[in-house]
Amino acid sequence: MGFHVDLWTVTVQRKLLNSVERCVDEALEGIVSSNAGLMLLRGHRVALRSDLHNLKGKVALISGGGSGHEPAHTGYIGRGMLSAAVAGAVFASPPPASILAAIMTLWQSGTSGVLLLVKNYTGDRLNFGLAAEKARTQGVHIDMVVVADDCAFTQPSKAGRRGLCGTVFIHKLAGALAEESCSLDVIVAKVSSAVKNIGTLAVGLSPCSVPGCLPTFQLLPGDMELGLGIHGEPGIQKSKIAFADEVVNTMINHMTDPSSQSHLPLKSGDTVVLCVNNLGALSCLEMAVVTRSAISCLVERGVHVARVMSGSFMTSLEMAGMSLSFMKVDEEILRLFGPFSSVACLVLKSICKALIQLKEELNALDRAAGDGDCGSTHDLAATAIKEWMQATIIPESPCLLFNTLAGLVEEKMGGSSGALYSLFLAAAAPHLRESCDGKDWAKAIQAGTDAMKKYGGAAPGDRTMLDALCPAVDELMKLSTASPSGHIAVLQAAVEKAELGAQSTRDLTAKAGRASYIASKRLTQPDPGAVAVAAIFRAVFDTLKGKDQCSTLT
Ligand SMILES: Nc1ncnc2c1ncn2[C@@H]1O[C@H](COP(=O)(O)OP(=O)(O)O)[C@@H](O)[C@H]1O
Ligand SMILES: O=C[C@H](O)COP(=O)(O)O
Ligand SMILES: [Mg+2]
Ligand SMILES: [Mn+2]
Repeated sequence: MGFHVDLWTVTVQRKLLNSVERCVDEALEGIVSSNAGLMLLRGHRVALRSDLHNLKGKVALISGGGSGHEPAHTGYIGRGMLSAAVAGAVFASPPPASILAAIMTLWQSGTSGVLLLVKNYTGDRLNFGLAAEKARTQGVHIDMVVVADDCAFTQPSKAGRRGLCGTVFIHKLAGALAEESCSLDVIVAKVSSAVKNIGTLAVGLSPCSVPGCLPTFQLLPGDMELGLGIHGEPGIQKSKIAFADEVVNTMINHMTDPSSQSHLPLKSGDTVVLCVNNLGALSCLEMAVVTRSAISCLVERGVHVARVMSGSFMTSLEMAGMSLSFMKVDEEILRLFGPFSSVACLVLKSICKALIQLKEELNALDRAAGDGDCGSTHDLAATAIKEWMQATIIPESPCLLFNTLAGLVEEKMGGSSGALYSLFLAAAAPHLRESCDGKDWAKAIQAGTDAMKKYGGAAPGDRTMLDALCPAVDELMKLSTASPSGHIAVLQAAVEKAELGAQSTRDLTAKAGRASYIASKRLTQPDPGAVAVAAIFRAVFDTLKGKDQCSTLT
């Protein structure tokens, strides 16, 4: 009895789908219904931010293209990223009508302009271009940037270099600029310049197959294809699978080969952001090994890897393989790549410098009121944080940063202050998980202070660090209602209250901590912990005041 295995069984049933015709629609419905921040545009394969009112006066960003490259592009919609994404059928460009519908929806919601970020494929250039021209005739302030980052072909054809995973870097940059209310022309200029500093190359170990179709190409077991496209287009050479280090080295050599018209010039001393992209079916184990190879290969060439992204960013359905993308960056681009972590880095450096400089003064104050080590404990914390910053990349998430600092301080600082600071940071962190606007910062700081009081047992007036912290926190509660541009003024008032609070401890009777064992008449100097807290606030304020474009941590 012969088995009748039809095409459907061979291809689609290997995929967990319901229907070839509706798989893109069902996928979009699944993504949107699992993310409160997204909504679907009725009648179109278009996903949008659900908070369009927050885009008023800012440039809206639209990307899109064929489906089958998830999470691109719907997965990149959000604050500081895309405003909308337009999905085509699998590996096929979306219709101009849907692109235009997305443009008009965003334009009519009060945005200052619309920027289309398009991967360099003929279909996408034509369809997004057609929609842009139609929108322009309706008065829309619109522009388009095409991303062409493929390093495979040494002499690219007239169609140009394909658009690959480097497009995600551009989403991030354009999103950060739009979030800072930059104009359309400024964003286009900065992004167009950044595109020239991106290179991507892929390697495939197995083909992919469009639902309902046979695999796009054949690869014998044990073979790999270098330089293929994200639709399974052929690359530049087939070879036997080699070790990860060897494959990565070959790829980076090819990507930076000056004899290739598609190469990215890379020299010792350059700084890059690296993206190791899973094309769909590489295991997490393999991805980690390849990421290690890519970082060490770049470091061996004297290249500083400032950020690493490793995961599935621009896939090709179920293709086993990966692509390497790197973008040369300067300080400004890096700040845009991690607006929070760039500022946090400066703030932490400033705090550490202040506490290390205060070491002897705090120890002297503590000798008169405690056990003389308050400066040493703060110095230990500052030194540990500096060492950590040199060894790692500061997380872009304030919640993760606070949790990391809580652990560092708990482990390295010692003394009552070590436990108290760790409590503050650990209690504050969860309030910064989802977002970090002024309201979130106020809640976080309040939660941290409440934890200090709860577990330390002290209260304002007891001659402890709370006498500097609490008056400052009262001021910082105004972050909840102040506009981002007003945050610096709130912080300034908080600093002044912290410094007054610290000085006021001279005249307080100690009711908590070691100082409470010492006769009041001997306590004539301010409390060391309070002086330290005031110095921390001062360091934060002076840093943020100095960063004109970042007067806030939100
Ligand atoms: N229960 C408490 N609540 C808040 N702050 C406290 C408390 N106990 C001590 N402190 C602060 O800790 C500072 C002393 O820090 P440190 O010298 O590191 O700790 P230790 O007193 O254990 O040696 C004090 O100056 C005071 O500001
Ligand atoms: O995924 C496919 C691209 O987005 C567009 O491809 P195409 O130009 O072949 O339609
Ligand atoms: Mg002490
Ligand atoms: Mn595509």
